[in-house]
Amino acid sequence: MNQGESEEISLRPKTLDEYVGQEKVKENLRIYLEAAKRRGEPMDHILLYGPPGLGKTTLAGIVAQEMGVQIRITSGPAIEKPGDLAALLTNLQEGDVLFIDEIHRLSRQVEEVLYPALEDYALDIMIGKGPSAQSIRINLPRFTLIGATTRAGQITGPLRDRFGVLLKLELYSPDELSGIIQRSAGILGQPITPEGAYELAKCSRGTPRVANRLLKRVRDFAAVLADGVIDEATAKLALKRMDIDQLGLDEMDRSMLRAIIELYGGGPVGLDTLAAALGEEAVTLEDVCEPYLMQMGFLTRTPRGRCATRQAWVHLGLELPKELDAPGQQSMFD
Ligand SMILES: Nc1ncnc2c1ncn2[C@@H]1O[C@H](COP(=O)(O)OP(=O)(O)OP(=O)(O)O)[C@@H](O)[C@H]1O
Ligand SMILES: [Mg+2]
Repeated sequence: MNQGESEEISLRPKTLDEYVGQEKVKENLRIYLEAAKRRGEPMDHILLYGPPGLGKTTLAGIVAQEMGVQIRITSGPAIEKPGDLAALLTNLQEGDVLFIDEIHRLSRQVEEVLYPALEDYALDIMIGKGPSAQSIRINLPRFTLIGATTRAGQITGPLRDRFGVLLKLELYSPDELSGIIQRSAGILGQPITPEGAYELAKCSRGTPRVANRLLKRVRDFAAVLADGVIDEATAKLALKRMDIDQLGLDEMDRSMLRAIIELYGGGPVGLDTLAAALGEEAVTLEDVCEPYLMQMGFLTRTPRGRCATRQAWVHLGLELPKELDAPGQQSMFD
């Protein structure tokens, strides 16, 4: 394990009380956990969905911790064959959590083995081939599956229906992110003022992973260019040096907006066309840039493609086309 990974783990909240924000998710989860514990049963299967870096893996760890059970971590693409899944499942202890990240990427074949495992805690295995083939059933310990995905829409209906609990994680507010940054700074032993934390929080795209990453980089600027404390001025200076603007947009966000505006007249333009023009992966634009650009009101999605809003022109300091120029008028695409 390298330094970065061990730091990431130490910054991870281990209990629901340490987990900042996502109040609705937390409140409900507390009740489900308490009820399962009272009944002496494993927690029902949980599907977590939302953009990357919002704390899905962290939350899965917390569920295991609160239930007092072990967690096994794997991911959709890592489970190649039904046999891989069978090996994972038969090695679980009663009550354990199996965490499958990127669960939308499970193969069809593996998914079908998962269904009876989720419903009846059983595996149906085919032995032999042709007319003499036999199906035998293996009983499994009762376990909790926690699936995580950035794209709930890509999960098949039958799989989704087998989760008892669906939890959607939302982007965090600057106040919540500021709390996360101050907590992380405390763990790292990094002095930070509330104003400094807020400055970073505003530029963290609603995402704790980004907030922690910014904190670590700004820590370097504070150590080398200032007196070691992250205050408002140091935070601003560091963000500027990293090309992150006052609304938290980085170079990639800005080039995406600029491409829509300058190459496609503001849109609509299809995601794949845009990705090709920028030399980026379509999924990166969709998962990383879009949630935040949409939340900030710079981008809209229409059935015909992506459109830049009037605010995008204004933010980039570009000259508005005539039809968008009337004061107070929204983009014609809004
Ligand atoms: N609610 C929270 N409170 C405090 N820190 C958090 C919270 N959520 C996430 N973090 C921090 O953000 C980092 C990223 O979280 P995590 O790895 O759980 O995200 P994820 O949703 O699983 O992302 P991905 O989809 O990319 O796997 C963690 O290191 C953790 O320290
Ligand atoms: Mg994760």
